[in-house]
Amino acid sequence: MRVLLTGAWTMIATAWRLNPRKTALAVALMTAGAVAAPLLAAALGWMTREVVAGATGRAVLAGVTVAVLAVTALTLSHFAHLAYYELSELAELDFDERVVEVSNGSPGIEHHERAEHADTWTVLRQEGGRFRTGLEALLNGVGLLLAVVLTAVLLAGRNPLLLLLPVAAVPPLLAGRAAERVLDRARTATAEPTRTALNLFHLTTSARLAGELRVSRVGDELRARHGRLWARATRGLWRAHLTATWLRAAGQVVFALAYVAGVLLVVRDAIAGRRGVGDVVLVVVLAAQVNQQVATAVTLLQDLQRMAGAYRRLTEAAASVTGPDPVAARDSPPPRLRHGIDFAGVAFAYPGTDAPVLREVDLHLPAGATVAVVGENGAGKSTLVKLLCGFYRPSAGRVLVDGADLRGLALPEWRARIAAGFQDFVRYEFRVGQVVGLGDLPRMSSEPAVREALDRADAADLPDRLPDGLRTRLGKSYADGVELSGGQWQKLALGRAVMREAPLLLVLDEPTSALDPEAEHALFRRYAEHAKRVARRTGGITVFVSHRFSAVRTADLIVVVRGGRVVEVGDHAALVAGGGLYAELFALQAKSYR
Ligand SMILES: Nc1ncnc2c1ncn2[C@@H]1O[C@H](COP(=O)(O)OP(=O)(O)OP(=O)(O)O)[C@@H](O)[C@H]1O
Repeated sequence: MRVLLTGAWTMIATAWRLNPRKTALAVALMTAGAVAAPLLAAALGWMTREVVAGATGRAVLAGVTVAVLAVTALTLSHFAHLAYYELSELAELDFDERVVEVSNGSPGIEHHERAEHADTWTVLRQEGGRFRTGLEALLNGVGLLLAVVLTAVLLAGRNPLLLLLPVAAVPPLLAGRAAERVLDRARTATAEPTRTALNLFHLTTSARLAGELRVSRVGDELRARHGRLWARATRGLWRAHLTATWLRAAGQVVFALAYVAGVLLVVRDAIAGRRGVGDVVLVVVLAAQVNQQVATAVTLLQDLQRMAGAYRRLTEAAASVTGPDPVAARDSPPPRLRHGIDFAGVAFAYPGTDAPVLREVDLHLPAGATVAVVGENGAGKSTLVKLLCGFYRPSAGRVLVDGADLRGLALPEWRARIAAGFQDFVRYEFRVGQVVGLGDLPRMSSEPAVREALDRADAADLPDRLPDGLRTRLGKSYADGVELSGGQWQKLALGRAVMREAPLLLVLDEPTSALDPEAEHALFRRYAEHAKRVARRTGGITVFVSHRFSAVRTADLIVVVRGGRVVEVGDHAALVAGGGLYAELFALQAKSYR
């Protein structure tokens, strides 16, 4: 009940916040429309009485009243719809924005790793679309409440026993709640196959992956898997719907029996001469409305319960999305690095797993240095970078920025001092200038800043080769959108990464994987100049992960990672002379190039 009231209150508060005038208008129109129905029953009873009594004048007056009330009952809800239509749209948008905010607004990304969180998200995405039904139910509910009170008063006036009719509405209500619980459990249980099936659907319909799917000929296999998963989810939901239907039907039968008994009660009074024929008409019409009111109330309550459930899930998700220690983290990062960044006894396992991905990492990254991180696939290089960005906290040990624990730094401030380009970069389907400018929001619209960043990413001429220069719209979602090659997208992502002029940490995780060797070489030359400028200005450290040793060898410091441990640290010459893993990997790559 508390969940329901909280959900209802949140919804009405949201509607009021979004548009108080339209909320008030919708409630007024809905209320007038709802109250007109029981009044119509009373007017019909009155008209019947006058007709039977042969009072023509009063019968005509009653008839006109009946007509006015009938028109009101039938039409006002349509006008109310006009008022709440826009509100529902806005409220749905508001709900979606909250979902995005909870999913994406936290400093850490640990919640994305938890399976139960993913299930909540699957359900929330499905339920968000039902928001309009919930709001409509709530607005209808206000009018319905008044109509129920009016009906109760009118029925009690005929026979107090008729007041038991609304009591008979309790079983359908309880049955409806039980049915909703059964469905909710089934939705949670089937969230995983549904999510996986949706992933497969996106995979098999993605334009980006169409080529690979055709070459590897896995289309049929993926389609079959999608079909099996979808069928599994549907079977689970169907069984729940069957149980829910039986529960609801059982509840309704209880009310139907009470309704018939109520009507028979007044018919008996009329036969005994205690009530007139007008009363019988009133009760027959009104009792039918009680049936309608209860059915509507049950549906409205189900909608409200559903929405309240969605709110509960959202609130719980928001509470579980804590991110790394937001309360403790208050300090600001230093304006410039003097000592550097240290890993002190760092170990790390991803949330929800026990397997350590990093172990006993002790590492000093000197201020102003360019650091290359190398190692085999899965060694832990990207994880190291993610800890530096504060996406996760170490399971043991500390990351220190000029001696201060990263845990104590306010993450938004630390992020503001990081410039980063990731392996999985985003392909924003915006205009070219914006795609790059996003890297430094305050200077996003500055054309010189964007051009400078493109120059650093060795992509100064890229806009000139596009139809509308920096204003060219990118992506296939638009009719006039231009699609870029993988390397061009990567260069724009790199440009975005170097938009910030004075970062303390510049992170590039495999920044050149899609570039040809010539482009890669040119880019690293330019990039090194930028890194040196940043180092002079802020003592900033550049950390890049790369499998290309031609780029790695130029770094001031090379960190070799194997099985989650840092096994070698030094510059190119020292590591080659050391004859360890680095020397081995370097020799292997040099040989394959020869
Ligand atoms: N989100 C995650 N949840 C659980 N385990 C993960 C996650 N991301 C990575 N891992 C695991 O952590 C280990 C290290 O991964 P990481 O991405 O850091 O390797 P890497 O050295 O960057 O590899 P690559 O060169 O292939 O990019 C791998 O065994 C991987 O399976």
